Formats: sequence, C-alpha cells, structure tokens
Amino acid sequence: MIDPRDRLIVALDLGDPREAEALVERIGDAATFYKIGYRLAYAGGLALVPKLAARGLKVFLDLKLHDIGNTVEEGVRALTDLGATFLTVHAYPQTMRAAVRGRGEAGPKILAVTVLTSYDEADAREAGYALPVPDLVAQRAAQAAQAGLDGIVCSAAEAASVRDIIGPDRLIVTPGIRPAGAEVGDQKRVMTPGEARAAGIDHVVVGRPITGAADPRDAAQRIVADMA
Ligand SMILES: O=C(O)c1cc(=O)[nH]c(=O)n1[C@@H]1O[C@H](COP(=O)(O)O)[C@@H](O)[C@H]1O
Repeated sequence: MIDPRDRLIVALDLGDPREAEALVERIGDAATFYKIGYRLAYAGGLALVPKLAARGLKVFLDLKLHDIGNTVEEGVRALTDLGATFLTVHAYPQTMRAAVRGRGEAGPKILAVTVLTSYDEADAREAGYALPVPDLVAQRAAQAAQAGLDGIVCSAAEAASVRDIIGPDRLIVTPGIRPAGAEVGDQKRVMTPGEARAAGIDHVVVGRPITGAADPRDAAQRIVADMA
C-alpha cells in the first residue's frame, strides 16, 4: 500500500532555492514528494534535487523538455544521475522516444505532459489543435504508452479514460488540483484532491494552495486527508 502522503507532490514554484528549502522544512513530514519546475531550476534549484533525494524525499523534476530528438536524448542523459524520481517531457512522439533512449536503465521515470491543465477547448484551438481536448489527451496517452513512457500528466478530468488507455502499471499524475473553494488562478481543467483520487490518479501536483497558504503544513495535511 502506498503511503497516502506519497500521493501529494508539492510544487516548489519559488524563485530561490533557500526559500524552497525553508518551505520543505516548514512542511516537515506532512509531505514526502516535491516538484522542481523551471522557475526554481533556473534559479539554482537543480542542486536541490540530490539534496532532497539524500534526505529520503522524492523529487519530480518538471523541465517539460521538447526539442529535436538528439537534443532531448542528450539532455535527459545529462540529468539521469541527479536522483530525480520523475522527469517531464512534452507528449510529442519523437520527443518521447528520444527521452526513453536518454533515460536508459537507471534514469528517472519519464512522464509525458499531454495537454496543459491551463488549456480549455478555446486555448487548444488557438494553438492549432483540431481535436477536442479529451481526444487529444487520449491520443497522446496512447502514443506515450507506445513509446514506453512511465506515466502521463493530464487533468484529473481525463484520468479515468487515460487509465483505460495506459493500463494499471503506468502512472497518472494530475496538476490543476484545487481544494474546494480555493482560488483557481490560471488553471482551467480543475478537480479537488478527493475527486482526483476517486478518478484513479496516482499523484496530484499542488503548488499555490500550499506555497501561498498561511500554514503550508496544514494545507498539505488537508489535501492528503481529502485523498484518504
Ligand atoms: O507538468 C506539470 O507539473 C504541470 C502540467 C500541467 O498540465 N499543468 C500544471 O499546472 N503543471 C504544473 O503543476 C503546478 C501547478 O501549480 P498550482 O496551479 O500552483 O497548483 C505548476 O508547477 C505547473 O507548472
């Protein structure tokens, strides 16, 4: 059985590694899994990956790589020894196949970002996609499974249909999570932690509802409790 705390990934979307470390201290044993995205990574946060890993915490390195195959493959290879548990790439077939080659045997699990949770139908159309968002997510999930990826990032609204596509062993990780009544901000495909859990997700990613809370530890505990 997975420890319910492991289902929560706290997004350390902060501009300074010292601030991020202080937040990890404040949250204490209420969370075990942290995400470093590019705001923090570009500010020196890559060095936090081995540091947090050495403390027994899991790290999701969210760099959302997407480039020509060779660049993605070598980029992923350069990250394999950092100690991250997850690494993201965008769900383009060429990119995903390159990431799997770069990861080799020992690298992090590679997750494919399907359609960003800040996108609704109008945003997808504006970006040139003719497919409805759930169909685009489904297509990309199938391609990710075929490319040998370890998991999918999508909204919890798509989790049940993605599960049917990727089977029980690959992971479903869902941002766009808001506790009931919380400010949604720029997220558009949103669910509560409890709804996401009921839809069959493996992990939720939560940033501002925790990083912006007066008591981040309490906010994390409430989210975990909602998924129990
Ligand atoms: O890959 C991600 O983590 C991601 C994918 C996605 O579709 N939507 C999404 O919000 N994210 C990330 O998840 C986090 C969500 O943060 P909050 O909206 O503050 O909870 C941010 O760090 C985003 O970069």
